Amino acid sequence: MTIETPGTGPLGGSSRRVTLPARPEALSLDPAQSALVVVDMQNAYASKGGYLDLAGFDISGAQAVIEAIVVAVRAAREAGMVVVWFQNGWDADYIEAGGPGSPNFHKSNALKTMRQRPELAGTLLAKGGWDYALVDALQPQPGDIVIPKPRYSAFYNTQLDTLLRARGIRTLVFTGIATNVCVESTLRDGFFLEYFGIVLEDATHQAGPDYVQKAALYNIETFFGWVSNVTDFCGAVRQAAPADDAPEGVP
Ligand SMILES: NC(=O)N/C=C\C(=O)O
Repeated sequence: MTIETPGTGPLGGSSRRVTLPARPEALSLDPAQSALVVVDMQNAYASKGGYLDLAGFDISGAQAVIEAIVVAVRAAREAGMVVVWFQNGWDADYIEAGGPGSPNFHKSNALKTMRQRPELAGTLLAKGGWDYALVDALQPQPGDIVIPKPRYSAFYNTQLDTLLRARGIRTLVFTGIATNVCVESTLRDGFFLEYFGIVLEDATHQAGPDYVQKAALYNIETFFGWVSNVTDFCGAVRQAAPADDAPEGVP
């Protein structure tokens, strides 16, 4: 069975639908009305000495995720898909993080780590700092969408929904860190807003023990969306990429 995601409507679809193998069902999608989403690939989440590492989370799988996302981004660009980058964090004075009246103040492990280790104050997830910056290997290009976000879900208090709707995009292919926090939060909010969400599992990594990756993927596959991988994604969008460029007679 293949599920058809929205596309090829009046908003500029390309009629180049491709089939993406996924669990629990394959999906037929139009790359021109789909986006590749790269969630929070900042030093905070993917580099030694970044927030997750300093807070005691195992980030040993992050390098493999960076390499997988490089491959997925290249394939998406070649297929004409929009690439959307999220960056999690707050202003340098942490006003956007919320004070003691915000649950974020009490639950953010970045804020907690800075309270426990005052020598780190002002360094974690602060706009303009190394921790907030995207890793060197993953940088936006002109035409990409970059969404700074102050909470785990990128649909909360950002322009994401507006920017996607203006482009007729209803299908979101997720990569990034962390599967069980910002990836899952955004995919869930997207589900409630009628977006089709797909996670490329080998281009994601959890914050926490291995079982939370499995749990997040189970939740997504069973209740909120679909799960695929980078090889299948690249194979699928490649079906779309050469169509416009190939000279006549070239298969
Ligand atoms: N990007 C994320 O999934 N973030 C997870 C935890 C945090 O930001 O504290």
